[in-house]
Amino acid sequence: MANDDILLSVDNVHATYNHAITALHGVSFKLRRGQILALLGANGAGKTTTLKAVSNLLPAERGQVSAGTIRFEGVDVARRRPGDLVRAGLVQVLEGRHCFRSLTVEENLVSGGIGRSASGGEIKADLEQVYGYFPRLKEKRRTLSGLTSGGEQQMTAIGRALMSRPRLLVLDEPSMGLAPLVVQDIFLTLRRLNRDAGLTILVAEQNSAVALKYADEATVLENGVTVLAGSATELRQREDVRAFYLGQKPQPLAEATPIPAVA
Ligand SMILES: Nc1ncnc2c1ncn2[C@@H]1O[C@H](COP(=O)(O)OP(=O)(O)OP(=O)(O)O)[C@@H](O)[C@H]1O
Repeated sequence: MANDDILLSVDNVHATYNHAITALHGVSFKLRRGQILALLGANGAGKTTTLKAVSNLLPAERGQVSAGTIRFEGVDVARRRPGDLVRAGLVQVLEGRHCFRSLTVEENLVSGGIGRSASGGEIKADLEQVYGYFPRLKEKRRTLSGLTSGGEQQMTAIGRALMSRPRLLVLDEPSMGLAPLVVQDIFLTLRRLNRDAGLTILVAEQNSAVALKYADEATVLENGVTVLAGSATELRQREDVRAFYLGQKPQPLAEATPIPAVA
């Protein structure tokens, strides 16, 4: 893999909360430009902690990366404040969507562009692009976000992230609490953003079936450790992944079969 191709590299990352709870002890993966990478794992596997480490958000929760490195475009993210990472193109949509409930959908979207010094015309053009990807948001643009559905709030949160023109969009469980058709709709739009606009995407998901359907590559975490990585097609075909992550047998991979270490 040529180094220039790699947008994000996570190397043997360990992370703790309160200097006491070890949430990650050996997470590694690489994300190439223009790809969608799914981070899979059960409850508590360490997906959210990994994403927060990538965006350098752990210190806000008394957490820290205690070993290993994370590089975005070759630069160690630990050296950059979260706001600087956003301006550099690394933007995260946090778990739970977090829209401003008392602002309209459009005001939420515009708030995503505030960090970069864009002209009114640029903001308008970006808004139209977001509406092109999410026509539902255009219909709801004057509605308070708190009065929109969970799916519309997820679309608003993604649209708001797009307004800052990311190069890497990081999403934490976008499917959470949404109906299957809405989830398909959101993932189809993510794939359009990836294929048409070349947006690189890192998405943590418990819904392995949908994530493996739309991702190019996937990495599986168990108890804070990377246990498996490969193309989404390869993973979909593996017996152990089908059994545990696609819903047939309640046994984590590490207990099911010995798994070769990830390079
Ligand atoms: N703010 C925090 N303070 C202390 N421990 C935490 C904190 N956040 C997460 N943890 C612990 O870190 C471990 C990994 O949690 P994390 O939320 O990263 O997993 P996850 O794979 O995202 O799970 P879920 O799918 O349930 O969100 C868990 O044991 C969790 O209890």
